[in-house]
Amino acid sequence: MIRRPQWTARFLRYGARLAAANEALGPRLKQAALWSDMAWLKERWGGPLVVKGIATPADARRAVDSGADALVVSNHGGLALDGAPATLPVLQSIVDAVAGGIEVYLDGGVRQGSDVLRALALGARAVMIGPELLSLAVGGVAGVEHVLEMLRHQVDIALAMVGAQSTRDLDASFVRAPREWAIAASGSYS
Ligand SMILES: Cc1cc2nc3c(=O)[nH]c(=O)nc-3n(C[C@H](O)[C@H](O)[C@H](O)COP(=O)(O)O)c2cc1C
Repeated sequence: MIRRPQWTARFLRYGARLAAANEALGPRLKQAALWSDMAWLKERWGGPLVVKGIATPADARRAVDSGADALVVSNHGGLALDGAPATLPVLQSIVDAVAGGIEVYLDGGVRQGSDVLRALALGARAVMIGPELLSLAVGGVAGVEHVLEMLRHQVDIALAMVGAQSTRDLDASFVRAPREWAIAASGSYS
């Protein structure tokens, strides 16, 4: 086999980066919260506890059983684990799993008004947005207000386009779900 020096150098650099990431993340992951920490958290916090990062119906039920007051269907913007499912396809199965017991919010991939409507139609009580609010760094409070106003305007337009007067008129029949969504919701993604 011919060893290519530039590849070897690249692997070594990659290996060094991986080791650095392990060193930085390792201790934090060891201290990561467990389901069994929920009671401890609830007692000390005293306020409503919202659990973020739910991606399966089983974990949604676990969150309810552990005393969550609401949950956020989220893959943390794909920043934590590649291969985590997109959030919209798994939303409805999670809403069904908690059966109205607690509120469900959707996070991830919300970029425009129609994304907000899709999430609400599939049972989310609200959505969360991340990168859009980086406009805070660019335009300060006015930048954030501008982004929120833009989203609100897009929501109004999308509502008119689907012939609904209010988000309360929406249900799952407003969303055309590709077949892949059923696969994602069944948890058989990898
Ligand atoms: C700059 C930045 C920092 C973030 N930091 C955190 C964090 O500390 N904890 C966390 O749970 N999620 C964090 N997130 C993820 C967001 O809270 C949110 O889950 C994600 O941006 C939503 O996905 P999207 O990027 O597709 O909208 C961060 C996102 C961004 C863009």
